[in-house]
Amino acid sequence: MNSYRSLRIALLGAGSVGSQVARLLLEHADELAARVGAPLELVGIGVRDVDAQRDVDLPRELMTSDLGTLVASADIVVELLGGIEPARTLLLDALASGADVVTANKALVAAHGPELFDAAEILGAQVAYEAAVGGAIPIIRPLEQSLAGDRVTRVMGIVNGTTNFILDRMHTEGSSLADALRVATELGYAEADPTADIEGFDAASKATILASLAFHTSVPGALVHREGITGITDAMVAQAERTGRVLKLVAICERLPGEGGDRVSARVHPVSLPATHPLAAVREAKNAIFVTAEAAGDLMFYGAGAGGPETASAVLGDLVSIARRHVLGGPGAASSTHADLPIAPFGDVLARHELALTVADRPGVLAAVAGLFAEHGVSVESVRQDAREAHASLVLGTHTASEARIASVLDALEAHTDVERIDSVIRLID
Ligand SMILES: NC(=O)C1=CN([C@@H]2O[C@H](COP(=O)(O)OP(=O)(O)OC[C@H]3O[C@@H](n4cnc5c(N)ncnc54)[C@H](O)[C@@H]3O)[C@@H](O)[C@H]2O)C=CC1
Ligand SMILES: N[C@@H](CC=O)C(=O)O
Ligand code: NA
Repeated sequence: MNSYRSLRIALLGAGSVGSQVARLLLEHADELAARVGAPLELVGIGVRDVDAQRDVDLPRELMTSDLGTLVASADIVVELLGGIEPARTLLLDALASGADVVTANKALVAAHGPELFDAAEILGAQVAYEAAVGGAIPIIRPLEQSLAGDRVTRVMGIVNGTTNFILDRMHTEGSSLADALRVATELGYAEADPTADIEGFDAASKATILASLAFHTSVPGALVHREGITGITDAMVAQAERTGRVLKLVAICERLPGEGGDRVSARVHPVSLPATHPLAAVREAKNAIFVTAEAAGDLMFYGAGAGGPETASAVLGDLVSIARRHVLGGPGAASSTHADLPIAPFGDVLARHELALTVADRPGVLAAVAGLFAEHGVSVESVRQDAREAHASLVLGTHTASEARIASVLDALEAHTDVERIDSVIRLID
């Protein structure tokens, strides 16, 4: 090994991921030093309460609640606090002092990535965030580096482990959303506020990051269409199963070609897909991301999307890579937004939908409902009918139509006197 001085690592946060990063840094110190060419010295762990009980036994003398002073003393700051503040300010301070930064904080990168990347570029520092999307799965580096010479057209997949775990348990064990969420939280998959998971905010942050990287365009989080899983009922799960399908929460980032040039769309919503679809086999808290690029064709990335040790693996990968740059020198890889493509409104996105309706059970209702679809330019592919007392249940599958047309059909159905209820609306993937 050469005689490069120790690199001073400040770790912020000792929760599910932070405690595992600390454990691995301490347990594998010799091996990591050999890989980097210099010892990685964990100089402190920033926590709220130095005496708090933790899953992992960590040296008390490393704990500090003075995160600002800890950051000022480091070569590399690893941020595993979550949330926007104080993480954002601490990382900007770290970059300003010349330190490099590793973070797993997708909410922060999605909302303030450009600010952090600009601060890093001015100072020749690096911001690495492999753990922010797909947990342990390498996906940031492939998009940022391995595919840098190709033209990515689509990134699609399951990017939130907690909601995948919940939907999986709803399908396989008939669990309620609340019960499955409790287990996912115990297993360290959920965000500190799990609303971020179940309402799709976490997946939307990841879609923002993936779309920005894939299309070299700064995609603002506010323009990412977001729907979570709280509207998914037992009846929808049963309905999907009756037709050999599975419900999943997916993120879809696409380059949409058009006469005026390419536009970009990023969205997160539940879909119903055939049980034979590769994404249907993604169980528990696993993630899977498909990337399509013009020259490379279709690529699939699969693995643990959440969990303390799994995510710590990605954090340590970033840490080793940044630390080697300290030792060997040279510029780091940087994200680029040179393409600056416009973002397509969600209404322009095309999808197939399945709608379940409760309607009055009288002659002519089916024709009236079908007429509404035709009026709004949506073509119906399939209809199933099931009569119950004075009501009838209709399940209609559409051909591909724009989200704007579907939204106007839904408005018209809601206003129609024969439609008692729209029971569910789900997008279909083949
Ligand atoms: N848990 C997982 O599977 C994954 C988590 N992430 C991300 O990693 C980061 C950490 O996640 P977890 O470890 O799961 O969260 P966690 O909630 O288990 O840990 C965060 C820790 O930071 C501490 N903390 C928060 N604000 C603080 C402050 N101002 N001062 C001192 N301590 C503070 C909390 O007390 C807690 O112990 C988040 O950004 C999360 O989104 C990313 C991928 C997977
Ligand atoms: N809460 C997140 C953690 C990883 O990013 C998830 O469930 O995917
Ligand atoms: Na990752």
